[in-house]
Amino acid sequence: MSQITVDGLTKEYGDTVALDDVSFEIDSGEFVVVLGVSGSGKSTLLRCINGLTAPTDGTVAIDGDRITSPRDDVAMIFQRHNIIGQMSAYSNALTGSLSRNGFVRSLLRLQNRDEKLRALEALETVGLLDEAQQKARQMSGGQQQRVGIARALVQQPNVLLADEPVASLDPGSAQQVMNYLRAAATDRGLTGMVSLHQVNLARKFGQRFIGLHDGTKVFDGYRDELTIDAIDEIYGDIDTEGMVVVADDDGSSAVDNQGAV
Ligand SMILES: Nc1ncnc2c1ncn2[C@@H]1O[C@H](COP(=O)(O)OP(=O)(O)OP(=O)(O)O)[C@@H](O)[C@H]1O
Repeated sequence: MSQITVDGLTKEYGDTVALDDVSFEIDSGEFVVVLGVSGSGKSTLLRCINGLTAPTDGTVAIDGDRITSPRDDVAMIFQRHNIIGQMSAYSNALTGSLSRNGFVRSLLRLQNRDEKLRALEALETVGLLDEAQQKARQMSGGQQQRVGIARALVQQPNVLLADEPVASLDPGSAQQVMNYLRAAATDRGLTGMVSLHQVNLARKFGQRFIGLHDGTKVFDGYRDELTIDAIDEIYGDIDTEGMVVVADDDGSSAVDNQGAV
C-alpha cells in the first residue's frame, strides 16, 4: 500500500494550463475517482502521478519519494486496452512482468514459475481464467480491458491508476469492468485512482472523489458530499438536469443519472 502526495501540481502546455496548483493527499488503500469533463485535466493528473508527464511546477510523491519517472510499483491502465491481439489473454497478462524483465525476455516468455502463476492468478481475479488461452482479438472490449487489468496486476503494483478505463465500453461491460477493477484493488490492498466521466459509475464504485474543472481542483470529498451542487461545480455548464437524487440501499440520498447503468 502506498500514500500519494500531490503538492501544488501545475502543468502547462504552451498557453494551456492543464493543471493549476492542484494539491491533495491519498491514504494507502483509498480508492479515489477523478471526475471532470473532457479537457479538465484528468489524464494529465494521472500521467503526472505515474511519472509519464513532468509537471511544470509542484511535486508528486509516493511514500515520500518524489516521482520523476514511471516506477514498477505504480501500474497504469489506459482507455485503449493496449493489448496485443494475436497473443492469448495469458501471454498478454504475462507482459505485465515486462518492466521487471525487459521486453524481449517478456515476449519470449522467459518468465519464471512465480511470474506465470501470478499471470494466472491475475486472470482469475478478473474472471478470465477459463479464457486464458483465447486470443485477445477474439475477446470483447470489456474482456480485453479485463486482460489489461490482469496485466497491470502482474506488475505487482502498490498503486493502480486507470485513465478512463471504461470510456469505450457499453454500460453493462463498463459496470462489469469497474466491478473487477474495484475488487482487485480492495482484495490486494492497492491504492487506486481512476478517472471517469460517468457520475453514476463514479458514485457506485468510488470511495472518495476529486473533481477537476479547467485544471483546478473544485471538489474533494466522499460520496455523501457529492451533491448536485458539487456536480454542477465540477461539470460547469454541462446540463445536469438528467441527474436525479435517488435513495441508496442504506437510505442515504445520492445523485444518479436517469436511464444510465
Ligand atoms: N500533450 C499535450 N499537448 C498540448 N496540450 C495538451 C496535451 N495533453 C493535454 N493537453 C491539454 O491539456 C488540457 C487537459 O487535458 P487532459 O487530457 O488532461 O484532460 P482530460 O480531462 O483527461 O480529458 P479527456 O477526458 O478528454 O481525456 C486540455 O486542454 C488538453 O487539450
